Amino acid sequence: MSDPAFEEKSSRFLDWFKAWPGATFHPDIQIQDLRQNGRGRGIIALNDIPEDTVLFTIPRPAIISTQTSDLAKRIPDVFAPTVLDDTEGDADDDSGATSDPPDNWVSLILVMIYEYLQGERSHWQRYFDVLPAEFDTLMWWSDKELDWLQASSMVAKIGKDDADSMFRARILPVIETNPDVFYPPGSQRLSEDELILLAHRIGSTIMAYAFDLENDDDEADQEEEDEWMEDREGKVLMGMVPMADILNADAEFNAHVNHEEESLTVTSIRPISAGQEILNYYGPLGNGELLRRYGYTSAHHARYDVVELSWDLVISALKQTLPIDDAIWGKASAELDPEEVEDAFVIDRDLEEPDSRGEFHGSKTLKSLPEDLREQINSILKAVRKLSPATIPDKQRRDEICLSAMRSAFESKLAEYPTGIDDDAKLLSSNTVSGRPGMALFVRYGEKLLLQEAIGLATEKLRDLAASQGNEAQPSAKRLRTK
Ligand SMILES: C[S@@+](CC[C@H](N)C(=O)[O-])C[C@H]1O[C@@H](n2cnc3c(N)ncnc32)[C@H](O)[C@@H]1O
Repeated sequence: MSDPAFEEKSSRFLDWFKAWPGATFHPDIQIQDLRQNGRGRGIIALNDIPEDTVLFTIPRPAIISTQTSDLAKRIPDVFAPTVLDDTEGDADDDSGATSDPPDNWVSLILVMIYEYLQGERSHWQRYFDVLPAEFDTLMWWSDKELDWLQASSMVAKIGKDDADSMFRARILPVIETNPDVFYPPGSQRLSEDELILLAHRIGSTIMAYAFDLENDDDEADQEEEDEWMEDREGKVLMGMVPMADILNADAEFNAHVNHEEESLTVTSIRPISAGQEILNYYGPLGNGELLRRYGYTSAHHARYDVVELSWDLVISALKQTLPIDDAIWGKASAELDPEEVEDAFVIDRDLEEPDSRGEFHGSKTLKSLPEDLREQINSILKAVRKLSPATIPDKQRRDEICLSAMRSAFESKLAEYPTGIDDDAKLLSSNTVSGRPGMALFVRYGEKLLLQEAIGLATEKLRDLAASQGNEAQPSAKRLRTK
């Protein structure tokens, strides 16, 4: 059933979009209400569309960023790079209060709050009309809803308190010291609580909708600089890109956003049939991360699922596998370089990304155990061997302890989830759990499947190791011949 208010907003937004000089919107696509499928708005092909078709064009002035909003011009001091004298060199303190210019994230939150508060004075009012006011990202879940995630590491990654502190340190002071800039004449000023809530809403919108805006120079930079990502962290220009952010996304997709000098264009990367949704790509994210950042899950993303394993859990597993005096474990741990020791390890399938047509090929199963985990276990086992040589007589035994401990750590992690894989599979297929609990169930099930694969792989490797040991005990035919 169509919702006239929803349709009206979409249609006003489309008219507003097309009025930007240089904007295009292909006649064979349409913004549609996909809320019944839990997908909000999306863009659907009305007719068959060939590969390499420009679906729409977003002129750069239509993008909201520090470059297009008036805000940076109205309070230039806030956005200007600071020149620190020697005494100010370590200006940051624990409260997060700092005189540094805002990073890309804080800048875009300020710009979005400013444009939002301008109401009809903003060029982007029609765009704000179609942005969501409610979110399913983890930040907005109740404790009861989060319980559905069970032992998933996602629960610890939400960072609501950190976001609160950041808003209080970097966003509120700018608004409070420039009320005449942020609030148009005659408008109601917001209380601190209202501002924090607005900052959370805008922050969640940016997390799920904003784009990193590339320049033409970026490709060259990317080739020249090895540490490109690191160098640009917090610095790359972020922007809200109307229309490109109406596209939903999946791990298998059919459209690509190209960043050109004057505009961004969205093109089909393979033929799209009438009735199909135009889909963008958010990257090889597991469902936990997809839920945290974007508030949804997808069967295609399950292949990128991730489980985090703490080093403490691995140490407990090692102690069970090699029951020696605790003091030896303590001394061996102390031998490890604290700078090098990882507190947590990631299990993932390390798969190739989709091809240039947005399609995925190849196997989706776990092929190897985490190499960094193996190295750290081996480092501590080498330290144990120095202290107590008889416990680990040779490399074969060390490999065996390493694999057994890994397997036992995977089992312990699996046991941290209060329900088993079979229980979850049954619940999923019963289709009785929907909404946020349903998405959490899908995330935790995916994590358990990955752990089960990891346990299977460790078992297989232990079997291979035992077989190779057996072979060594009996000289092979080849060895006999060559003697
Ligand atoms: C960039 S917006 C896409 C437009 C959005 N559907 C809307 O109505 O505004 C990203 C948000 O769309 C939703 N979304 C994107 N892809 C989805 C998918 N494959 N399934 C369900 N929801 C999706 C999520 O809520 C996500 O946070």
